[in-house]
Amino acid sequence: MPAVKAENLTITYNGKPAVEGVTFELEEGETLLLLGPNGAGKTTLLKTIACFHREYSGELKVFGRPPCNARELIGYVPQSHSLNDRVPLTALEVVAMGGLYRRGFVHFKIPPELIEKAAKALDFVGLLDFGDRLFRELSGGQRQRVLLARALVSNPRLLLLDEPLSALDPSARVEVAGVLERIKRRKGITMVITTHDVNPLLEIGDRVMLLSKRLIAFGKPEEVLKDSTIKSIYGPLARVVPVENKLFCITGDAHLHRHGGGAP
Ligand SMILES: Nc1ncnc2c1ncn2[C@@H]1O[C@H](COP(=O)(O)OP(=O)(O)OP(=O)(O)O)[C@@H](O)[C@H]1O
Repeated sequence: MPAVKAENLTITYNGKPAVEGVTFELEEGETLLLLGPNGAGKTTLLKTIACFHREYSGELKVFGRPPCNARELIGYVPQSHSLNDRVPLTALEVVAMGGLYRRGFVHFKIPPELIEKAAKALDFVGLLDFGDRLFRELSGGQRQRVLLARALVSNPRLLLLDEPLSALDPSARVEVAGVLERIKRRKGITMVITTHDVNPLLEIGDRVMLLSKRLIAFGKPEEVLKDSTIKSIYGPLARVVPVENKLFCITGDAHLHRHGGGAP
């Protein structure tokens, strides 16, 4: 059974399509890199798979179920700058919140078994010693790793990540990409990752989707990342450069922040 299956999926906001007629299947354990220009519908597709947005037609299944019946199998990692960092939570508390939400309500006192799980998840992302530090005082890369730990605490089978590398400097990108690789190799979790920069993630991408409201291409990276396909949505200056058996995708695309803020 595929981890995610979409058939002729059209997603709308007040009747206006943001994603149109998309069909694809992602097998369990695979990582999908979701690529496309600003406004292409990447976040919309991710939120619909997560059951945060429900206005769609066509078929969408997560492990054979409608997304809203599969919520306990799904972990969602939002864009890190969408978190309200005025709240003075420690890294450990932010991670533990992943387990509290899963129970359907928020306690003020975190149960000891959840603290233990949260500490394990922090250890997995290499931040065990940072549990007592305030989330808002961490670097961008450390915050992103805390958010990954928060999603891991509830043992998801499918992890949806919205721009996990955006707004990070190059060394933090490598750091976060390394944690994503560890999640894939050690935990075998299926992942869908939206990104404007596919290059640091190509090592873990089993499938690439190019979205520009409609599905432009879906397949193995070497099948999808071709000059002609990239140029068709990013313009004539975009290109794919092979370097030592690796592909580098030059799109000239910069992420323009358009999403509103919100509470953690
Ligand atoms: N809450 C909303 N209400 C109405 N329209 C929306 C809403 N959210 C997104 N849209 C529209 O849906 C389309 C797709 O937006 P979406 O945020 O999914 O694109 P994206 O590919 O994630 O873009 P970016 O790379 O800039 O984050 C856009 O035209 C956007 O204006």
